[in-house]
Amino acid sequence: MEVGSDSDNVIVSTSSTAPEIRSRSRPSSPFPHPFNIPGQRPSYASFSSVSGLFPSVQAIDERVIKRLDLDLELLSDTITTDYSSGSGDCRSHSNQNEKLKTFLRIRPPSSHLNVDVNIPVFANQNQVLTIQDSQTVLAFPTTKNTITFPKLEGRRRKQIEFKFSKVLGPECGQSTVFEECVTPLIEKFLGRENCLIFSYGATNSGKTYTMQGHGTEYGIIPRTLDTIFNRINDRLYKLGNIKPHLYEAFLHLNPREVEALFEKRDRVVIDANVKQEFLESYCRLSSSSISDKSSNICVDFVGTGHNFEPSSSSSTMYSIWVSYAELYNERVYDLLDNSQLGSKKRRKELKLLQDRNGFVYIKDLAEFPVNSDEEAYKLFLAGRKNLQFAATQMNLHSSRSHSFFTIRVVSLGIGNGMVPYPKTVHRLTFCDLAGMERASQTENEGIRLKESGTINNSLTVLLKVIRLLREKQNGRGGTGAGMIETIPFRDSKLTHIFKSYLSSSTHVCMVVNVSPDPFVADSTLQVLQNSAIASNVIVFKPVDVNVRANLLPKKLKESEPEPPLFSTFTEKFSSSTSPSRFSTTESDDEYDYGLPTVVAPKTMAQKVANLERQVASLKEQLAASEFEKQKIREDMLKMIVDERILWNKRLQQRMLTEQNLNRRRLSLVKYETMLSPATRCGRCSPPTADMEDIDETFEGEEEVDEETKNQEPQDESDKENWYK
Ligand SMILES: Nc1ncnc2c1ncn2[C@@H]1O[C@H](COP(=O)(O)OP(=O)(O)OP(=O)(O)O)[C@@H](O)[C@H]1O
Repeated sequence: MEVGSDSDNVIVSTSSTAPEIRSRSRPSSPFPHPFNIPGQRPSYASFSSVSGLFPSVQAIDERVIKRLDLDLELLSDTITTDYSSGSGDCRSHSNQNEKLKTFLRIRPPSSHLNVDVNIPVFANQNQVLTIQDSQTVLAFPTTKNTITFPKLEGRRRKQIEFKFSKVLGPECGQSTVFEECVTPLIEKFLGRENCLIFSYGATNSGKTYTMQGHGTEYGIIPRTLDTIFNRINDRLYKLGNIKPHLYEAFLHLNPREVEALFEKRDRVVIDANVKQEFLESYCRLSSSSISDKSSNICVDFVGTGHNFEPSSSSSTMYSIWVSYAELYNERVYDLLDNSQLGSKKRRKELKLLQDRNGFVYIKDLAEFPVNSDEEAYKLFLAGRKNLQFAATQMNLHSSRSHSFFTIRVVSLGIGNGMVPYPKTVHRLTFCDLAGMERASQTENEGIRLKESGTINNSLTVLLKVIRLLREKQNGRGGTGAGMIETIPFRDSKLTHIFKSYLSSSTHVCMVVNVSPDPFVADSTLQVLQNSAIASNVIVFKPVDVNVRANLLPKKLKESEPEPPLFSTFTEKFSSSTSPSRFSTTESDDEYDYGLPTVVAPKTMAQKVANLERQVASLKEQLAASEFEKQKIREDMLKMIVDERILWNKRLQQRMLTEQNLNRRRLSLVKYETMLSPATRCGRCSPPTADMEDIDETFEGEEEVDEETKNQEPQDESDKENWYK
């Protein structure tokens, strides 16, 4: 197969042998070479402006050839390595984990497209890419003048082989790309696994075209929406009151909150003023099912053996939510937030936070429930209107930001009482990366140049992360969590967002977009080289959904709505103005969310078990302390009774002593009277007998004491009665 209309301009061919090198004359340019700036890596193919606007071909200089040598050396191991996904040297990890899937999409050459920017057709172009088979592409650097640089002649024959999960040539339309790259992933997503699809490539290579589409050439996002709603069909849960929260937790909204959310959603669409014809054409197409044309799996859940539940089961329903964010100049913005529309205020920048499980999420990102693919598509178009695009020399509609369109599905169990309860939440994220840019090609200045800088920077960090992941996985690092900690995900916001996907149980698919145009040959080679490295990166194998289900609390697994936890929190928060939390636990160590942390479903079982253990131990402590308390009370009572008896005894003794004293006083008085001179006469003798009486009386004190003693209570009950 050959692609290209001009006989001279054969760009892509499926022939297995290298095409002959055609000699050509170098087009002379009246302009100086403006792009080979000293100190910068020169482009293989350089440009100047023919008309002051469009690039044209110039000769390759020696520095380019040196750089080429270096690239070829770097690629030497790539040439012999099988990078196709699912085969090759996945080493010991292949059983447990899977490689990142890489699809190569080669767009038609610019000269054959009715593209926005009028890139000139070159009279003498060499072939850049050759599709060898469905997984292999052969690449070699473009030479514009092999006569001038005969050193390249030999190298031309040494083609560089790259393997991908699938190579999609320029003849592949949007539906084929969707079917090949996305359909298997949708199955996994509906089988309750997290998925990420991202497009990677140089500017103008067709990333946005692949992801979003152009006009009625719908890209993979609209097609996915259509497919998902077709598949879920009558199992859609439309109330929108169970909202995904943080990375994989839930919120339960009260009716007032749900109403406000739907109102806000409709306002976003109205404010965006999306052209009606876009919607109508999508509706027309989706009613005849755009994805049906490309895939024959668009029926209600059929048991494909991949964790799908049998279609007869009605115990699970699905609530679908979408969000749309962009990363522009290292700042995260909500594309579905129109609150600053019309005002001169800056868009609100959003923060990236991390939950207790290390999952990164965008705080305060608006997320809306959608009940049809049209509703979802409207939101997608509304968000797209807020995306940052600008014209560059390479692309009149060039993305200036990385965008993230996320579809989340909350699986809900429906109990006999028809009360839904959330089981799991999963996400499918489409990331349309901005293109790698060379200032020499885009001719950007000022703000555009700054954007290029941040785009290239974040892409470089992404590649660094991917390289490191590969190195560590292939080397001593292993695939454990410890290894993940050493990867510099935080070096850019892009990689920080990607951390959750690359380091956890997520299916990752990379669509590599390249252009066969010779004037971007060096960018193409670089993109291929980077993606070859990426394709050998292992992402953690998704946790089997059954294992995940086993992690849920026992009650949640049953078809009956769970209960205490859910209803308690519903009751507790439903009347409050803030959204109710499904479950709360201690707050995160690292970040302050300002909210009670919500337990991820997979850790909920452990949390419940922990709480139950705590409750049991507290009950034991309580019983022990009750016993202690009773004992102390008895001791105290005994002490009080003893004390009172003693006190009473002393009181009685005192009374008796006083009595005795009185008696003694009386006796003394009596004795004195007898001794007084008035009463004494010679006939009288001293009253001795009375004196003895007095002594006896003193001895009598003891007798009284004995009596008192005999009156004291002998046992405890007597004591109390006695005291009373
Ligand atoms: N496979 C294709 N078939 C037809 N047209 C295509 C294809 N790929 C890209 N195009 C066209 O090429 C132009 C550039 O594509 P696109 O904007 O998708 O590039 P990009 O890689 O997203 O660029 P940037 O990184 O600058 O945003 C668009 O006009 C698009 O319609």
